[in-house]
Amino acid sequence: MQVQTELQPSAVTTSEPVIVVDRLTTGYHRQPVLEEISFAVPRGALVGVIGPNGGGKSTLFRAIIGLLKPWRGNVLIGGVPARPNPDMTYVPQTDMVDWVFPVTVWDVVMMGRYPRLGFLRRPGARDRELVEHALEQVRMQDYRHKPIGALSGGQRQRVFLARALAQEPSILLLDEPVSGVDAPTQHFIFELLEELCSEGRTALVASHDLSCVAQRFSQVLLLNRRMIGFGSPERIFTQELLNRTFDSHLLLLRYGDRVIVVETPENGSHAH
Ligand SMILES: Nc1ncnc2c1ncn2[C@@H]1O[C@H](COP(=O)(O)OP(=O)(O)OP(=O)(O)O)[C@@H](O)[C@H]1O
Repeated sequence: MQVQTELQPSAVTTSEPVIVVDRLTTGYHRQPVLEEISFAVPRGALVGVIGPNGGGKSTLFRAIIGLLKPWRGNVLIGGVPARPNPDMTYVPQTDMVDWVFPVTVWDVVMMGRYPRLGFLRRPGARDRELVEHALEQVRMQDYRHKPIGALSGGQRQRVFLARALAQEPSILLLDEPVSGVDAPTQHFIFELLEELCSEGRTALVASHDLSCVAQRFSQVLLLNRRMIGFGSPERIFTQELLNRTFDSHLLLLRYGDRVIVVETPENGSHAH
């Protein structure tokens, strides 16, 4: 069944879309992972990308950042085919990083400036200012001389966010930036993302926290190798679409503007 999405041009009324994914099919080693994905993201949107493990969220981010080419269809960033570009930053899941590497918090955040520096230029006063500002934005300035390996998981998340901010990107792609962090840090990171988007940056965030996405994000993309839905959380967080996304029986409870999702045993009355 084809799900109605907000891709139709009439739905993108606030501004020109900054990211257009149009009938994208791609994958690895001739095995497709994403098939026929289409959606368009307006500038300033905060988009939650929701789906099961292996559903293709990271693969979609790699296609948007230009690391994975479309087999069919297009990915357009600001109207041109996606390619690695300092105006976009991708923050992978932090548990994918080797923490034994002996670098300080400051060094990690300065790495965010390298795509802007080019080959030969050394960091200058403005780069140092931007690093300092990014550390302040994530409230990690007091940790600047600490080795990254000595930080907690939540502190590392903040540092990686600071590295992304130091790059001054207009598009941020974040892979589960709040996994394993405590509730105040989670709240803080989402607040910062809201602020960045209200300033005109665009963020796509893979998250397993449906309640938080429902409350704070402007759009949701439901992804399970195919696109199940794209639009505002109010329209997209329905029991039917969530069940199709996760191939399971989920009970969706709404409490004010909160969404609580509970897995229920199969009762036979609901077909997948
Ligand atoms: N480099 C790769 N080479 C081959 N297959 C890959 C590669 N990266 C991912 N895959 C496969 O692509 C599929 C989608 O993976 P992807 O990492 O995009 O999912 P995800 O939605 O981000 O999952 P998770 O929620 O677990 O992070 C999986 O079946 C995975 O095994």
